[in-house]
Amino acid sequence: MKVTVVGAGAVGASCAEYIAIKDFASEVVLVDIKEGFAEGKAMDLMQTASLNGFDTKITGTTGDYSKTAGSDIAVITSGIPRKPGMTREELIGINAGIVKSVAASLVKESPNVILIVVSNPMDTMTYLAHKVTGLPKNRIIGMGGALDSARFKYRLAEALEAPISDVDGMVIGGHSDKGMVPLTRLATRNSVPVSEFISDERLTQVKEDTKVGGATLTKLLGTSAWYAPGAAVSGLVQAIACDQKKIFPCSTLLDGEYGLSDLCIGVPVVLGKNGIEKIVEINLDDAEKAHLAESAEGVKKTNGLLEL
Ligand SMILES: NC(=O)c1ccc[n+]([C@@H]2O[C@H](COP(=O)([O-])OP(=O)(O)OC[C@H]3O[C@@H](n4cnc5c(N)ncnc54)[C@H](O)[C@@H]3O)[C@@H](O)[C@H]2O)c1
Ligand SMILES: O=C(O)C[C@H](O)C(=O)O
Repeated sequence: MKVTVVGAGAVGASCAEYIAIKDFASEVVLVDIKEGFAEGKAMDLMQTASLNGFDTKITGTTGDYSKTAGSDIAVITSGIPRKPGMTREELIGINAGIVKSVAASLVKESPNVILIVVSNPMDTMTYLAHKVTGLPKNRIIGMGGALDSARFKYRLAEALEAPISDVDGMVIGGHSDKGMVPLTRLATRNSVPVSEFISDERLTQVKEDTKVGGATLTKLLGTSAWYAPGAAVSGLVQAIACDQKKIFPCSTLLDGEYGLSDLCIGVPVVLGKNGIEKIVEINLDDAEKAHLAESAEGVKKTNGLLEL
């Protein structure tokens, strides 16, 4: 299993590290535009192999896509991150050009690749990857919901004063401060609805804290987060590489599902060796449907800024 990660910055390197530590891929190729950067990150990571006990071979290249040829999965993290006070949508001007050229270069070398898009604004960049490559919809996946759900579980565990392993929950919708739809109604503590343990008011607070999870970290760090994003990407890569058939909320091209079409937005999907093997349509209540529809309007507005 060969995995390419484009962008050897904070998220790309973190994702490569988690993939290597989980030791399911034979090869990870890091690509960056900054001279020597990917090579350096790859060498540093390889020097953790004997310490962390993995055999995955990590190499780096400065923009030589021939080294990525035959990749089964490629992750796109290249692009600028936001700074405190910015929205993800403000990154479109620079990141659209980067994602466009990177996606085309990847598919040229690896026509059978499954793409995972991470660069922000992620739902729009995932849509752009479709427009640029024309790959079938099961082979382009946007990563956002897996991360947002991890943050939701963190906030739920905090509110419930429970271990995170006792908590389950999912966030669908757009990967944006306003667009996320944390499904509080369906969240559970060991199969019991969380509403049995905490007040509506506290649950609303959990929801709001989850939605601004990325912005909160950006304010603290001065740039956006990387550990949880890297771990979330590695989870998607592993589900595909190991044909796990796990459900994750991912940004996918919708064609009537959830009453939405011609956009990529986060909904639950089954991930396996073919990428997105099924879009799972769950029954949402009226408020959740309205929130998802509003989120989709926001994503479509951002898609409208693309020069296609
Ligand atoms: N979808 C998500 O959940 C999620 C989570 C975290 C970050 N992000 C996004 O991921 C992106 C990367 O974030 P980061 O913190 O790793 O940023 P970073 O600046 O640390 O790394 C980005 C890397 O991309 C490289 N790069 C730029 N243009 C390139 C090109 N044309 N080809 C190859 N490499 C190129 C840069 O040299 C840099 O090393 C940002 O857009 C950020 O908003 C998304
Ligand atoms: O918040 C950001 O800009 C980066 C990423 O989308 C995140 O949620 O951490």
